[in-house]
Amino acid sequence: MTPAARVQAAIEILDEVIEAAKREGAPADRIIADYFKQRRYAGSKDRRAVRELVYSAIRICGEMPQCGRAAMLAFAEQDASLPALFDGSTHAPAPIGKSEQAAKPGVAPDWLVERLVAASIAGDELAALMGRAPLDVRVNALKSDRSTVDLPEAGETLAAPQALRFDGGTQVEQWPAWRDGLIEVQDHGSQLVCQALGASPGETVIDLCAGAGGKSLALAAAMDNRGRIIASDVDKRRLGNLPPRAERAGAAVIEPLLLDPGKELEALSDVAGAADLVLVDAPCSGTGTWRRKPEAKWRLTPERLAKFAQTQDNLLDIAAQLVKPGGRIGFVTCSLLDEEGAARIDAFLARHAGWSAEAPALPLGRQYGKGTRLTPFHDGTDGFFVAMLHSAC
Ligand SMILES: C[S@@+](CC[C@H](N)C(=O)[O-])C[C@H]1O[C@@H](n2cnc3c(N)ncnc32)[C@H](O)[C@@H]1O
Repeated sequence: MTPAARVQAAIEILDEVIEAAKREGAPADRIIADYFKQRRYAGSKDRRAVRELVYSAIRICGEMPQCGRAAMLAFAEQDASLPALFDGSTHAPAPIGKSEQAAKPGVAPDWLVERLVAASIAGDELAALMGRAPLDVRVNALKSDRSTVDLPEAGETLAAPQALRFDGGTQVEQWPAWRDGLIEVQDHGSQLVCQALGASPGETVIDLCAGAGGKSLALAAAMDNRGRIIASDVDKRRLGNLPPRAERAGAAVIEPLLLDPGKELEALSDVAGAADLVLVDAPCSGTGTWRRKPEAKWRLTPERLAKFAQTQDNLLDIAAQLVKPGGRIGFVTCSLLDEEGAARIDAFLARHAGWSAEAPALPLGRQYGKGTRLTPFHDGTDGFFVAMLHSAC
């Protein structure tokens, strides 16, 4: 593909990304993969270059642009090599019209920027949400150790006990150590959050929103494969990814459990009032993960945000019924909005007498409200809010 054809391809992909954002369709990653599945002539260099153009344009536009071309024109205003490629030749974008409008640059839609600023995410903190994420792995302590694991690259040693950092895009899934379950891909912030939960061998733990089990696997390692981890979720597809991952990791204490939405407590009745720890890694807007999915900023609406908060309250109320007297709930979101962090803890404490909240002390992060917050700018991690809720004995 010529450089100009790559720009045109990126414009076409951006059109699809914008449409998908409007109707909660596929994420940008999948759209790019599907685009190239139908264009086998594109080589790996073309794919990389187009992908880079697409993500750069998404990062530069605050509000959702009218169309892919407007987004690419916004990027062209910042990258001097691009305008000349709009030359109208075969497969190239049409020349830039004199009165043609580029999309407005910014970090996120205005209403979201307002909410983030209200949550003390402004200036460099705000800009860092549109940065690029590195690739972090957790060395699986059930099978290996950070000091001895044999990897093709050394990696940077991070604060979490088994964390190593590599350049974004490092293909660790092709390494024998990944295939053998010696390492797992897990953001450093997510590893620190798991550390905050203080899970210890022999405990009964419920990972209520386990998804594909990223945190369950870290908990199994922290518990040295002793005790019980019930990994539940309402999403069959996501939960279906957990058994092969657990097998690869040698995590024998994880019990996947599919839940019926609205009937969560029925499926968990045998452990109701018996868990030492319930992890509520709740569904959220994902504002803390925009470095990986920048287009998520266009998908969120005030109504969707309110719905997330409602779901989070509901899941916390379920968790309160699962914890034994003296037990604890770990509330986690990968969001930096107050509505999905500090405010949820305040609301929980107002609904549940006899509970107390604690901001976990971590090697990184800062106290925020009654919890601890990790941010891309301050901590170099995805953005997270984590708080521990303790029930009375
Ligand atoms: C942030 S993700 C969890 C990520 C996962 N813990 C990890 O570390 O990879 C939130 C999960 O909550 C699940 N979920 C949504 N509603 C739920 C409910 N009522 N009960 C349990 N899980 C639910 C979603 O299907 C999603 O997998």
